[in-house]
Amino acid sequence: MTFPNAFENLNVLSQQTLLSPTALHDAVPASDRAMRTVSQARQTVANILQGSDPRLLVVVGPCSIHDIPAAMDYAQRLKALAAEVQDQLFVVMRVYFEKPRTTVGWKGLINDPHMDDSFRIEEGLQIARKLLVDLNDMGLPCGTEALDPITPQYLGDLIAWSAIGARTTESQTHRELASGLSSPVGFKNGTDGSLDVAVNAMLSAAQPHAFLGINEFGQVALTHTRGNAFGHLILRGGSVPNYDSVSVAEAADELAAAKLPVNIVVDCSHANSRKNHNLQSLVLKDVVGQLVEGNRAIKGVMLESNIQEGNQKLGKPEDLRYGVSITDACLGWTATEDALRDAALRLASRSM
Ligand SMILES: O=C[C@H](O)[C@H](O)COP(=O)(O)O
Ligand SMILES: C=C(OP(=O)(O)O)C(=O)O
Repeated sequence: MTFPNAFENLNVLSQQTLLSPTALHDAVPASDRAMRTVSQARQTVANILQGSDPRLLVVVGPCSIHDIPAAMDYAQRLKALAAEVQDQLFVVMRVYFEKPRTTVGWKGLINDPHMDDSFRIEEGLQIARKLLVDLNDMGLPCGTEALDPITPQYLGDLIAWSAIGARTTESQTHRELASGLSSPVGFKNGTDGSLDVAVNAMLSAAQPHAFLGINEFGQVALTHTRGNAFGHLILRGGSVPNYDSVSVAEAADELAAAKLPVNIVVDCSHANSRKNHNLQSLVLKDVVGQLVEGNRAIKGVMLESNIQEGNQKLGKPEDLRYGVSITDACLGWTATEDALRDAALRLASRSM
């Protein structure tokens, strides 16, 4: 019997073999400096989660990357700001290449780097890996959403922190994936605000799993994982925001009841800002206030920020405004600087 026979792949139009993870690593190798950035940052995030580093983890950057020169421009600014606030804040750049859509839409730079439905995924992987090497080479650690279960084999060595998104936290595939990630991994609460799915995800991803994956040569492989020791909860709001002190206390109680480490990251964007980018600064102020008053459960925050504020509709690349998000609306650069400087200043007054 040939494959496919008359009863399978009825809705598959075509398939094209892509380069293997090892071929991509050879084509775009990580420098020693880049690898040092990754390993030091992973250790720092682990230290923050374990409480031996008192700083606040800040994952900040564009909602999605679509323009490499703009991403490098943003990164230069962020590197300088990160150095300025480093006594209080540990800054990781948000470098999101994969977008989970509510229905349909542009799925990110890896899926469609030319933003024209040409879906040059191999080129997307190459561009993404080159950017990650360059950012880590600058000494700027990178965080991303782990969405596609195959992508980490191509890029995972360059990631210091990962998130599992609100739409996939409940998915077994993503829990298995998280159990094998080399970086600490945060799980978002569900889009409806439910914490249970994220708590269950943390319990699951901390355990070893066996599942179908790919190996470094791109072959299908039975994959056994160790379990991720650094899972944590990300509060991103749901039908209502959940960054306030009551919601944070409830989340901390839920983690403790599940005998999980009480480690919370607050996403100042998404439902916590009611998708109004300007409200992110106010959410951050509130979270910093909780920390100043002695909260020990909050270990980090996330912000969606770009060179210019707001967002724009995806159009022809030549029509796009420079430094403006083509997915969720972002804080602009000046507001980002103000928000992080203010946070650092107020956190400096904390008695540790
Ligand atoms: O952060 C990004 C978006 O909120 C997420 O990808 C969903 O986007 P959509 O609702 O525009 O599809
Ligand atoms: C999709 C994202 O967030 P969430 O999963 O919280 O919607 C994101 O941060 O890009």
